Amino acid sequence: MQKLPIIDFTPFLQEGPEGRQAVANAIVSAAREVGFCYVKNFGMSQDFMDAAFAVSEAFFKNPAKTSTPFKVELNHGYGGLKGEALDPSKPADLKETLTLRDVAKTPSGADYWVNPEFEAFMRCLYASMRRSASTIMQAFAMGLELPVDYFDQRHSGEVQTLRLLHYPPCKFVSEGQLGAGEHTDYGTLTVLFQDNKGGLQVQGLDGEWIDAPPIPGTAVINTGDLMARWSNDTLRSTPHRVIPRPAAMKEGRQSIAFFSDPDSDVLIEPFATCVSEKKPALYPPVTAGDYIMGRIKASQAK
Ligand SMILES: O=C(O)CCC(=O)C(=O)O
Ligand SMILES: [Fe+2]
Repeated sequence: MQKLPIIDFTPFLQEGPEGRQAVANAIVSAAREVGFCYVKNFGMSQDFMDAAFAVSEAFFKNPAKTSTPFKVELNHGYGGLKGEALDPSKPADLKETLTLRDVAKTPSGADYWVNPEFEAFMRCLYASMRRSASTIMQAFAMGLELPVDYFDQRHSGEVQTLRLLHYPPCKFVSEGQLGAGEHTDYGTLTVLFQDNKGGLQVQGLDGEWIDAPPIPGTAVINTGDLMARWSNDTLRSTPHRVIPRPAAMKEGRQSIAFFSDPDSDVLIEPFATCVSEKKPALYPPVTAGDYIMGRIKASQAK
């Protein structure tokens, strides 16, 4: 079975131009070939993420979690079990979520936060995730021969979203029931941390499902639909899903995702370097906001 590459960011953060370019090329190759890889040493420690998982676990145990219900227009709030169907042809997802968009600009107070301690931790986690996503997007920019801050200029935080996910324990699952149905992500880049239970799978080019097991000290990253459109399908937006593994069914599973998506008014049309006479533009231009809101609305369970 195919394995996903692991890319070490140490040379990108600590070395000169050659080391930076080598990491940039590796990250773009992985996105071209599979659309998914692991990254390590990119600025988030395992200790910090262990603390984040503990905070997330406490949140999902807190009955007050439902006091900030998910609002589609804001892409913000708590979504209960089976509230989302990432694959609308299958039973709705066996997961609950807390979605936090544009945290830096989200006001304090009970409409948005279950308590001030939780708010303080999430603001810190959001800032770290955003910084890490920026580092990784800078590598993408270099690998795609764009100005190094190309993505930073278009990701102010407005549509960058932190999401806590909890797949609760379950005794059995019915036919076709998944934790998260098969889907592609919507935007530029997703950075995903998972606990030790496993279950994430990524579809290879031959249609076979490749396991993406947890590896301590790493995050899984993938490129989403808008990155595929921007790059005229040079980079992939690869289908993935979460299947219920025995350990997760027994004890539950947690993951924490950061969706680094472009500001609403950014027009996504292919990079000049990715179109040619032989390969004309595959998609009409679309604004990031219209595309992402369309996908969010389509994923709500009916
Ligand atoms: O929980 C996971 O490991 C993956 C979740 C996911 O793919 C998503 O929320 O887009
Ligand atoms: Fe996903």
